[in-house]
Amino acid sequence: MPGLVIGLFPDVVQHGRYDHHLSVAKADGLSFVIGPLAQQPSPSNPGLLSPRPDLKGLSGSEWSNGIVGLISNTAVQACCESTHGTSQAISDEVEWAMHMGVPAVMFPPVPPPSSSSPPSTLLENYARMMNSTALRVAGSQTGVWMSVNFTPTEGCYREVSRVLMSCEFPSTVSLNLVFRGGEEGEYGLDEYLVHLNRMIGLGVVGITLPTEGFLTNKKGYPTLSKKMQSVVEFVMKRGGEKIRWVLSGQKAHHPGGEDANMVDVGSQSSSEGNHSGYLHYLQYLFHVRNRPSVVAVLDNEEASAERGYLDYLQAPLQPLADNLEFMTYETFEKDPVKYRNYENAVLLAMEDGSHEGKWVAQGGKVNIMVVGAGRGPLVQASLNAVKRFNDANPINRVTPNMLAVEKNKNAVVFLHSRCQLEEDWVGVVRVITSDMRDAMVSESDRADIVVSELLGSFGDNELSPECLDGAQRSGLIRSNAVSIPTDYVSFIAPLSSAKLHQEAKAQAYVSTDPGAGPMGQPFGFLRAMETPYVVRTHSGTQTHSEKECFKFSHPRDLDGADNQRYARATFEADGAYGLGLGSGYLREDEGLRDVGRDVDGKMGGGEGGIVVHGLTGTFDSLLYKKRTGGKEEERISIAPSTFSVGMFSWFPLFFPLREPMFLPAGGKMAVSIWRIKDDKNVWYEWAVEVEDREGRIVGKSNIHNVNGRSYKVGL
Ligand SMILES: C[S@@+](CC[C@H](N)C(=O)[O-])C[C@H]1O[C@@H](n2cnc3c(N)ncnc32)[C@H](O)[C@@H]1O
Repeated sequence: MPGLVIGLFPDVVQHGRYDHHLSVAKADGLSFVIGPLAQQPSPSNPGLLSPRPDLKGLSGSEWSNGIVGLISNTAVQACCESTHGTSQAISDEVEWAMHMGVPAVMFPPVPPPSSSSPPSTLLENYARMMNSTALRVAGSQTGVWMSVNFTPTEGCYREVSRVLMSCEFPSTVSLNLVFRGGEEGEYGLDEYLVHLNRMIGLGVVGITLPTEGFLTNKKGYPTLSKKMQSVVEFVMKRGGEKIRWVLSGQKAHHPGGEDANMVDVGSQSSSEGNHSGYLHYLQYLFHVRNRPSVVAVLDNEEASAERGYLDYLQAPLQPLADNLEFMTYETFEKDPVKYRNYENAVLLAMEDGSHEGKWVAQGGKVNIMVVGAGRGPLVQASLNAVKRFNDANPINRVTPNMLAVEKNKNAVVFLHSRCQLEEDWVGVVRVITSDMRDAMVSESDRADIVVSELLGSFGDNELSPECLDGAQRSGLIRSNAVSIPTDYVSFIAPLSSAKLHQEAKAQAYVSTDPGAGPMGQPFGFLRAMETPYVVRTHSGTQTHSEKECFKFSHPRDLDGADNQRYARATFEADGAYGLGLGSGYLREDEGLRDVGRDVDGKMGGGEGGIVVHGLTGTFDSLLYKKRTGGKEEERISIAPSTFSVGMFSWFPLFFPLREPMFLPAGGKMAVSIWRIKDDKNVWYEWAVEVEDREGRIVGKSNIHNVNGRSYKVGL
């Protein structure tokens, strides 16, 4: 069924056969089955796993799509309690799982301490075992699910982050949070939400709900407590289709009587439509998924447009150095918000000019210049604004003198075509094929209103400041001209995202030359971890509200103007760990922020903390603010706190940290970021410093990308 992937982890795999379980589960709409990999070692040949009765019942594709193999508890326990932290039994199980091509092996949680094994030994051996398995499965199609007995407590996060830190957050390992039924009364909803939100940054792929945690409604059907319903809703909204749900344990609910849920695995006959006996639990999860509050977040145009891009790293565009392609422009132009806001901004600027008497003084002529016009959507937006102005001012109508400046000669072909074919362009729009920094126009053509969209995910990273300063220097605009955008500000915030860190590391093995093939020169680890990436961050948690970095305004006094910058942003202790800041599919939510703040108070500054894997960069731009007759303004923003809802032209920028940093509870993180340039390039350098609650420096990164050695933007 679309929208939710649910698997079954039955308490016993009947007769040791996955094949029956998978077929009944699939018949009910479940997607996979979890069951033990190991059979006892063959009595006749102790070096081998036992023969399996289900081996011939499942095809290779059923193994590789429908089965998650459980590593045995006893093997893990023995490994963790051993003196050397290794286990032949686990190696055999993992190897067999890889041989069968199963998509994942699931490890049980860290075993409970015993008299012979103190917690630290168990944890270190568990981490070693996990690390060794992560490496073993790398390159195969089998991943590792690390189960966590989830409790919304500091200890739980600490344990998991310690294991993953020891393994360097391997891309092959993700978390399966097991909710133990029954104990939820001990914790408040606020604690669940804060801790889950934080845990998601460590890479959660699965949530296991035991059937014993379900209550029974009046008709005997399974239901969840109000609190757990809210928890499940939150995870669904935050994680969408990326989360695998697992129903575990016995069939504990029998609406209509015990017989109605009997499953005869031998004949596969069962009560109508409930082949597995777990159908009612599955239906309940779908019922929550279909609630309007969840549907509103997951089933909208923006979410479906973004689906293929979640956590997918892309190289930032360089529209100045490179010529964009037709399709790239076409994608921009689909944005329903950006061009509308630009059109409104041009209209506001025209109204100001009219109030100030500019257009009358110029005989009704308005010079509008779109610099970096691409295929012309901002020209069209400006023409629309002129039409709206004229419709509203029949007595003071204006005549537009529209210039479109574009350096991409391929896009210019399109602009020229529009000048010939589109009625409102013919005789009104002229095209100048030039870099705006070198273009020349006659005095009478200089712009009253200069319109541009040269913004990157981090505002100035596509070199809007250099281009617009250049246009001003080369005399394209009048001394009293206004610029749309008027200003743009970049923002930065720490990000906890094991997933993005893994994706950045994976770039190390990608060839630097797209045409080079498998033997090409690899990108290398240093470059991979010192490059900012454009990415629709999803499996990550922004830990603090974003803070301002660099601001650029246009037009401006160019005497001694310098576009190099340094910003230091300090992120104070925030025990809400980013709850309500809008990660995943969610938008910033003040209500959730308040929930998180309360938890901070409750935790009383315990031993919490959060792992930071990098920084997320965004921008907010004031397109235009009215100077006369009101305070209206138009903005575009991808900063979470001011996000322009519905706009999907930009995804944030991810600045990785070479090594993830642990930010302890009550501690601060200071981010330093530089914007540096030379004759040919502009680049960013970044570093972080961590202080504990007493103000001691307890962590410091190197300065990333010194002298632009790994990444720069061509001027
Ligand atoms: C981000 S695209 C925006 C295109 C279009 N305005 C839109 O909104 O779809 C930036 C455009 O500016 C052009 N551009 C960038 N730097 C330029 C420069 N220095 N002079 C002229 N055009 C430039 C690029 O070729 C590209 O077409």
